[in-house]
Amino acid sequence: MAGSSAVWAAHHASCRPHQPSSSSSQRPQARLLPLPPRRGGASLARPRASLAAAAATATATAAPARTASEEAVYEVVMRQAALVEGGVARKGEAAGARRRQRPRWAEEKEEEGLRGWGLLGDAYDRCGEVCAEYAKTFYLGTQLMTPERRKAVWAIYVWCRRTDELVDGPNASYITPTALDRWEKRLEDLFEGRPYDMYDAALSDTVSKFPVDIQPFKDMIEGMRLDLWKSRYRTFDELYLYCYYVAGTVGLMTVPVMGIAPDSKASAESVYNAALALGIANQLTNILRDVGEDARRGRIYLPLDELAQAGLTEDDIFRGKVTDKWRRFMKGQIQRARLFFDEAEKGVAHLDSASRWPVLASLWLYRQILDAIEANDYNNFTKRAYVGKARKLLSLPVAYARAAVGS
Ligand SMILES: CC(C)=CCC/C(C)=C/CC/C(C)=C/CC/C(C)=C/[C@@H]1[C@@H](COP(=O)(O)OP(=O)(O)O)[C@]1(C)CC/C=C(\C)CC/C=C(\C)CCC=C(C)C
Ligand SMILES: [Mn+2]
Repeated sequence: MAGSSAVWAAHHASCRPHQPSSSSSQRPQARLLPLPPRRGGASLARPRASLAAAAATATATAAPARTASEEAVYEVVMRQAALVEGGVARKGEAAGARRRQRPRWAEEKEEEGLRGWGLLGDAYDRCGEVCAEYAKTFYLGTQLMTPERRKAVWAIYVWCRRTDELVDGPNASYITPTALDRWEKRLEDLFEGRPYDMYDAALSDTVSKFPVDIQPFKDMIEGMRLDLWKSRYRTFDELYLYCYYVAGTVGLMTVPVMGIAPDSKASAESVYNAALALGIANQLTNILRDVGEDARRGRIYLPLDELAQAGLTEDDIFRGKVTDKWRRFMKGQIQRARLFFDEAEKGVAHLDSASRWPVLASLWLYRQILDAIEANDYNNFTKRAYVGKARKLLSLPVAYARAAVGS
């Protein structure tokens, strides 16, 4: 992916693996939180049936039980939803302060007046520049959000992009679990008001203003840890957890910033579930688009048990021949990704009105990649499925109109 390499130079220099290892390296296991105490409100109802299992058993009549990964991720969702209980994210208030002191440096900068604010303003502007360079359509989509929210989403975007670049970027081969531990320590520091650089300073300010929890951020780093050692997924349950780590987490990070519509009757939990579903849908789509590219790197992000059931082997993936077996297999995978998109779409109407349309536009754009895979006759080995520029640009006003009607 094209990008401003200067932007990342400092970043990569700061997380090269030359620091002493911390105890948390090499942790292939999920580090998910214990179940929060149930408080009996509507927003803390039991999880609905499993979407993942429903996709796998399309003919089943009874609602399938949640899988182990879904249960584990659900615990995080509940904790995030509990943070916004009491209508905090609905009002879009600066509620992070309730749980976390504003960082001292931000207070000091505030006292310094314009000059201080200029520094923080610069930090956010730089985040906006990175976002504009890496995700143009999405950047456009943020333009109608309130300035506070827009800047906060940029800051989150940049942190996610940098985290992803650690394992996907030009210095990926230097990245070790120790480097990721250092990145996590930096994350903890910025959440405690001790940012390391400008981009961190923007996020540090953001998490002091919105009810954003550190867990989804830590879990995204966990996903990057997985990428360092794991290149096969035995079941969809395993893949689901990976998708949560690297993309579902983004939904949980951004909902508190985008806000839930003040007039929405939906529970916070259901909105977070929809956000999680969008991340999962996006990542599944990414995986289906990139099968050939990943195989050339020795990676298969497809459930091996489902491949076997379809009569396919790892070798079939490496050979990359589009056969009827492959087409049938892909149809099932695409159907499942679409179920997650459908689940996500239901949640969009409950977001704050100004946040709805960029989400809807991005959902439509990503979902169209699935159509493009079909149009390529399921050749995702050598043909890259993409959505053309015209469609991308059109999606913004169309999503805007639709989001306005929805409200
Ligand atoms: C409004 C909006 C869409 C906000 C999201 C902004 C944001 C913080 C994005 C960060 C995305 C990012 C850089 C994630 C890092 C991990 C990663 C790369 C995941 C993959 C993204 C696509 O990246 P790309 O195609 O560039 O892939 P390569 O790295 O080049 O291979 C992902 C597939 C996942 C991104 C996940 C989301 C954008 C989740 C979106 C969910 C929400 C915004 C919640 C919406 C709320 C409801 C209620 C539906
Ligand atoms: Mn990536």
